[in-house]
Amino acid sequence: MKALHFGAGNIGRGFIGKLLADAGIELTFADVNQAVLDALNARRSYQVHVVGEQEQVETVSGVSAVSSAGEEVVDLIAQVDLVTTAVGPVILERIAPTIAKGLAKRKAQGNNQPLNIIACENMVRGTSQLKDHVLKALSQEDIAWMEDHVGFVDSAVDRIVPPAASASNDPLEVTVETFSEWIVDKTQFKGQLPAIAGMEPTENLMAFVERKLFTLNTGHAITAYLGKLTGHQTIRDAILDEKIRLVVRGAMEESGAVLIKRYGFDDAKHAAYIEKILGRFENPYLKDDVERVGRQPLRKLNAGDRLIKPLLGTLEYNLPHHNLVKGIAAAMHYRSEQDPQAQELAELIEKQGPKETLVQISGLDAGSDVVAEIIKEYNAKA
Ligand SMILES: NC(=O)c1ccc[n+]([C@@H]2O[C@H](COP(=O)([O-])OP(=O)(O)OC[C@H]3O[C@@H](n4cnc5c(N)ncnc54)[C@H](O)[C@@H]3O)[C@@H](O)[C@H]2O)c1
Ligand SMILES: O=P(O)(O)OC[C@@H](O)[C@@H](O)[C@H](O)[C@H](O)CO
Repeated sequence: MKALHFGAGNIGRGFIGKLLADAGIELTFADVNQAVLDALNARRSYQVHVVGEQEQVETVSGVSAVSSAGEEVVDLIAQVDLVTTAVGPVILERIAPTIAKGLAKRKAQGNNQPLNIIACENMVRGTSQLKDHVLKALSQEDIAWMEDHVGFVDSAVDRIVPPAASASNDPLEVTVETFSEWIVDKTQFKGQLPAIAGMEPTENLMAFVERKLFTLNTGHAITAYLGKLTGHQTIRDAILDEKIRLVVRGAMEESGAVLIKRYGFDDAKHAAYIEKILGRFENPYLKDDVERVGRQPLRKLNAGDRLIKPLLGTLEYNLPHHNLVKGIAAAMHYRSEQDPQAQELAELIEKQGPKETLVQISGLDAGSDVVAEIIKEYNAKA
């Protein structure tokens, strides 16, 4: 079996690419980072440091790489059995035309073997969003063929992978936590489900996607934003700050109350899920910067993402949301010189004030009580 993975970054090398290669799949990475491409092609292998109480160094081998911009990647899409991505939500639209070209070539070559495409991004149904972008670049005839032969499979992906902290300067080295979870929607596959250890098929993907994004990522983002505001550099330092921990746990519980109503999760099991996540944030073996976790605040303040979507759920079910409000206000205070979205956020607030900015980014109703609550909290932190 052959696979092409877009994005040889932290999750690409440290999680999805590793599972594919470990499963004996012939794996090619596609990326835009020339140093990473050159290193992968020169060495054909790299090391993954799995850190927990005992550190394990695992070698991933037999991999290669191509530029995601050239013809080689189009040829690969025409040939492989599986395409995965971990490039970041905003990049999906950019790689879609290449995928469309590859699919058109696959059809033209008469390759009717099933192909499955799985986006492994922190998004609700990210692969379906990728499919929408791909459709825009295909002819009607190619679309009809694609619907018969290509599965667009949504997934939920969970493993904390910060940039490697090692002093080795090796562009391929990656450090990961021991925990990992990759859940895929088994109803969307074409052909036989591939047997990949660590990839778990489910018929109930939405529950898993929302459970992960609106618990772990909700708590993670709030830890980052409150941490940054308080002057902490890492997620561990921030979550060990009792005041921050209280708000983070509270926000995960508020979001959890929505998930329990919506999906019927067991209360005690969900409480244990939250405790386990708090422990993962505290991991002493990972150095995870608040700036990595807080990155792209405009994306994170979007209506469908980890802060506003749980808040909307609390309004739907008339549930408490005090801690989510604190987290959203902290997100609006997020400033980072290396993050264009943080700069755009600051400029918007400077130009039109916090209320207008919040309404514009989140889609919340300008006249609503909840907007007034967030702005009150925002002003109290100013
Ligand atoms: N790091 C984590 O802890 C983690 C965990 C779960 C999910 N995720 C999700 O995985 C995705 C990737 O995150 P990451 O932390 O690995 O980011 P990253 O920045 O480490 O990796 C992204 C990679 O994509 C590459 N890339 C950018 N544009 C490209 C293009 N046009 N074609 C091909 N490659 C391109 C970059 O060069 C980089 O190597 C995101 O959606 C993120 O939310 C991350
Ligand atoms: O990747 P983002 O920017 O959507 O979110 C930052 C982190 O919360 C995220 O990467 C987590 O580390 C990951 O989702 C853990 O599974």
